[in-house]
Amino acid sequence: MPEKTILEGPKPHPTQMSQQEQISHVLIFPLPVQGHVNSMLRLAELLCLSNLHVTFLNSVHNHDRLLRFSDIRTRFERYPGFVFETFPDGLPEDHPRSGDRVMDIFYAIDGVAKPLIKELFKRLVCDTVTPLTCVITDGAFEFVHEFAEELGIPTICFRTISCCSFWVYYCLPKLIEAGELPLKGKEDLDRKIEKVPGMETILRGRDLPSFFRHSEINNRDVQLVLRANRASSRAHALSLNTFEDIDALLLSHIRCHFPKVFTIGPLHAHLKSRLSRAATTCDPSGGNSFWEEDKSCIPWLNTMPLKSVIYVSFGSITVLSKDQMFEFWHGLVNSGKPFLWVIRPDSIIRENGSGHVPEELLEATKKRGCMVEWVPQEEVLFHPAIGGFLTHSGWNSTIESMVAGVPMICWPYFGDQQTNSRLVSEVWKVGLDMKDTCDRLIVEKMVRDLMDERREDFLQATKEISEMARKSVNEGGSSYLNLDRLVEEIRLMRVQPLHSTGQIECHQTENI
Ligand SMILES: O=c1ccn([C@@H]2O[C@H](COP(=O)(O)OP(=O)(O)O[C@H]3O[C@H](CO)[C@@H](O)[C@H](O)[C@H]3O)[C@@H](O)[C@H]2O)c(=O)[nH]1
Ligand SMILES: C[C@H]1CC[C@@H]2C(C(=O)O)=CO[C@@H](O)[C@@H]21
Repeated sequence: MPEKTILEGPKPHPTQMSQQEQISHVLIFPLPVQGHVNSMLRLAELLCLSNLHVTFLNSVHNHDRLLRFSDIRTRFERYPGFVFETFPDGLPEDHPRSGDRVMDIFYAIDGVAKPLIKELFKRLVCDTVTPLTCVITDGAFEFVHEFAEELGIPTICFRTISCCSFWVYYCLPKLIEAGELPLKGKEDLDRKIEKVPGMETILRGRDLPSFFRHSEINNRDVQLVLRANRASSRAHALSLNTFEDIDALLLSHIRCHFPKVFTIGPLHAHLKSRLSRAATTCDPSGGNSFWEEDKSCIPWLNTMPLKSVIYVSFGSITVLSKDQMFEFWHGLVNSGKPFLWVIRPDSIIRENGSGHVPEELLEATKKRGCMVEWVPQEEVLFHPAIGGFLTHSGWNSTIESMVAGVPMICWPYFGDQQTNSRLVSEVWKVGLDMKDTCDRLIVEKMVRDLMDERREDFLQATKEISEMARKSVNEGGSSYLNLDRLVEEIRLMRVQPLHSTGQIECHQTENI
């Protein structure tokens, strides 16, 4: 399966198709971070299964990591119309691309990659075999819509964040207008936020996306996120990684502003469902990991009693201070529950001072803890020994936990996670919100509550949501039908390439 870097210059699309048969060719361009790439690779494979041609655009840095730590090459070489394209993200190789420096990705791409990406769009729209007919963006970059509009290419906005956080973002200008934003310091964190339709009695200041805790609306990151979310409205259609049952009320409000909304999630479960129907030999849950998966956790889990283990993972961007790590570590050990804890190599902030670990922690962890750098999370969540998930409330982790029927303790780090954790505890009632605290006594109590004292409180809701999720992606389910509708929508899309009207010249560029 060919991979091309934009710097290599043009090559005809790999498949020789007859001129008469116009195959729909989609470019998928996620923000190059694990959580977005994860979802969009699942979407890409779903579209390939529907016989669309797909070009997947990723950063060189992330593509190299996927090649090292996942089986994307073998998984996607089965689709003749699939191609990877890559671009330099403009950051040094050793840039962490996580924590509070994750936003550098936006500004670096804005500086370096934009002209290369525009040239790629032009090259693909001029492709004589399968010209580009649609761009799927994840709402991160306003310039994608600008380029597509200039070239006459319709866009679809597929948001990898949750429906609830997307809707809050969309309503933010209204909150600013109504004076509910900006938040003016800590006292505002518990102020009720009443102007988000469908969430009038749910949200407090602290449950808004964390960018809006800045008292300055003109903050660079706040303005970037506002612009990116506003750009979603320029798309021909909106698609979300959710399913109708859990977001019906908010979707009814969203559909008053977006005429075409396709809910096709949970994507990971949807892909598994379609692959099993396609009777492929490929592992449906093939990971899309940027880190090496340590599968030693599975035999460890196999030795654990049913639903006895608390799984702990804070996703691919969260970072912890040493103090925070020790608060969680003491709380987990003092809960008395076995724990499987993912600690990415880049997730603990390096600080001066001793790296001394108290003996009692080491002893207890030897007895009932398993600490690894990265796991096959979908497989872990479905393991019978897992009884709860201490998560940062990233949307992929949240929906994966819902599908697996695992209740959550939510410790949101940034962005949409603050809103997700509120919905988990107050609306879907499948977990506890530990937002804005990091204290060993609270960790210990919440773990005991989730795993024992209040287990019954979550059992019914987690079971029902898991069942609804499974039904939505099986044949005849809402997400299954919506994906078929989305594919038909894409097939109907036709670019009136500006080159056919003489507005852009299609010529074979040597090097861009
Ligand atoms: O050891 C691990 C830990 C995580 N994962 C996977 O990595 C993904 C992580 O995604 P997510 O839970 O959404 O967290 P982030 O990586 O933090 O995702 C970013 O992107 C998401 C989607 O836009 C946002 O909701 C988050 O806030 C944002 O931080 C999930 O699919 C997990 O299954 C693994 O496979 N192994
Ligand atoms: C890398 C993150 C920057 C903004 C996005 C986000 C959001 O709330 O908009 C949350 O996490 C990631 O999806 C993105």
